[in-house]
Amino acid sequence: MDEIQIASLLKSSELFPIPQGLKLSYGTAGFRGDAKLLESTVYRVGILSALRSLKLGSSTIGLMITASHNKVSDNGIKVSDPSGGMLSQEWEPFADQIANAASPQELVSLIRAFVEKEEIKIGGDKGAEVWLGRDTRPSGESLLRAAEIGVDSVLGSVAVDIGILTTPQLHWMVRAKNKGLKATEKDYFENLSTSFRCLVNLIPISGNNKFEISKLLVDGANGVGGQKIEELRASLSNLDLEIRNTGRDGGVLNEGVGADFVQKEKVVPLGFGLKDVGMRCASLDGDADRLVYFYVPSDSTSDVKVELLDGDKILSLFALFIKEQLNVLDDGNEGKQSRLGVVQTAYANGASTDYLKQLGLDVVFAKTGVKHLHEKAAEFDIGIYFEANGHGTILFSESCLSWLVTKQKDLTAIGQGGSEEHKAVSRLVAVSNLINQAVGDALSGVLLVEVILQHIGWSIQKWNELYKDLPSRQIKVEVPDRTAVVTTSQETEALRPLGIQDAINSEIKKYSRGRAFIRPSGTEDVVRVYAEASTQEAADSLANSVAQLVKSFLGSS
Ligand SMILES: CC(=O)N[C@H]1[C@@H](OP(=O)(O)O)O[C@H](CO)[C@@H](O)[C@@H]1O
Ligand SMILES: [Mg+2]
Repeated sequence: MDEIQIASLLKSSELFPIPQGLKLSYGTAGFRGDAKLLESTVYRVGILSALRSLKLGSSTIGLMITASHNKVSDNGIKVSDPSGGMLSQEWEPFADQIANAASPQELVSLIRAFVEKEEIKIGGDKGAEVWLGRDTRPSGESLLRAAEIGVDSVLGSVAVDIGILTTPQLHWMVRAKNKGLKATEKDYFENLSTSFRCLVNLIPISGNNKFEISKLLVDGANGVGGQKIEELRASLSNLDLEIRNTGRDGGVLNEGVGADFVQKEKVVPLGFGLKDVGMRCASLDGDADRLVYFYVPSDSTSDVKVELLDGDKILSLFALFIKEQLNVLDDGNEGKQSRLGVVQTAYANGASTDYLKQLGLDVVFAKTGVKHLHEKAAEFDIGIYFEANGHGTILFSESCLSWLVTKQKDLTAIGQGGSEEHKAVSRLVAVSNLINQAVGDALSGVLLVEVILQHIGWSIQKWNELYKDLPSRQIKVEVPDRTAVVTTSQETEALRPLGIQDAINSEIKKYSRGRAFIRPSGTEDVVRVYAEASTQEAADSLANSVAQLVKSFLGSS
């Protein structure tokens, strides 16, 4: 790094002193915290993203300013790699170091050492390019400026403000840009509506197609997703959407609304109630990378309780549909099946795992956080991953996609364009275009759920009957030091504190179909407890006893 570069970094970093006592970690999903404290962090991540771009031959890197489902006064920042996936985990320690550097001098010396170690060339022919997106949070604009200054302080770099977006839109655009494809927001919407229309046109005409398209009620979490789905609606036919909680009617982002709220509390979001009994409803989270469905049951005695169709149920519906198409292709194909696999986390409901195994699918488990699930799903020809909270997608490997596209062409060439095989292969190609290949995307998720339900002629109630969730309970426990909990790689057993797992096991044994585990959260300062059992009372009681164990082993704060 030359003197001019060092001077540029020192000068800009003086503008963003680190707040006293701030200690951040890149965590499960980037840096998050009170927006007022984050300018220095966001500025520093701007620098990191420019360096990442230079390291990868000036590929475009994405920065998303959002705190997803957290409260409106929070904000955060995460990095998209050129593939549209999450920042490589190898760079997370550097992200942590620079975010926490106490002074401009320390910051610059960390950057200098890293640039040398990684052999990053600053000031070459091509500079870095970073695309910046943000959600609707009021703090987004000034944080975006801080990120721009960070990017600009790496000489020769360009920061491009691509506006207010959902997180998955940003990831999609970055991926498309680096693949040399059309990459504007308009292209994103066109891609969704074209592939949706293609799947609609492939719905069988015979059989159970007396299905009437009923209205879908959408809870937009008062955030960016509600606004974007309104824009998308304009280009869609075959879908009747009523969008509530768009944020335009005075509601507050994520307050009593949104996918995280509905999934964790199992109650209706604001603006929904008994008037909606039996209606199909979907809820997005604050940055629209999560999606859950729900309905108010007809025997509801209170106006708040919902039947929840979470990420596991969405995953099961997708798996069923994809498997059905693959089975058509498999017939007469010497049994050669593309490897279809699903990835879940320890939070997946046990009943969903049983169901997926019964379907004959490969089910593997990953640590919490989509970066871990994505990695595992990419090992399959077609890999479907979902967290129970509704974040997930379907990945098609390059070789599988090219096999599908070739087959589609070959069938057309031999005059089999109208065959069942051709339809099945065309559906799979359309799904690969519709569903976001970079990250979980509530907008593409809604479209795929809706078209599958139309295809098989199911109501939301019928879909819910795929399997019955085992009752479960999640609790957060505040402790003095959550890092005292160390788990196995699958997160289902605690290795530390010593002895706690034996104590948890003795509790689990007391319950029929009991299962429970603890892990430190990567996004909040808590230890999470998850428990499941054959009745709700039993799940609650198991969760409470495990929470007590956590308190007695770690102390309460
Ligand atoms: C139990 C749970 O819902 N955990 C969430 C939560 O992570 P924690 O590390 O559990 O705080 O936030 C992550 C980011 O949104 C999400 O990927 C994950 O599933
Ligand atoms: Mg989110």
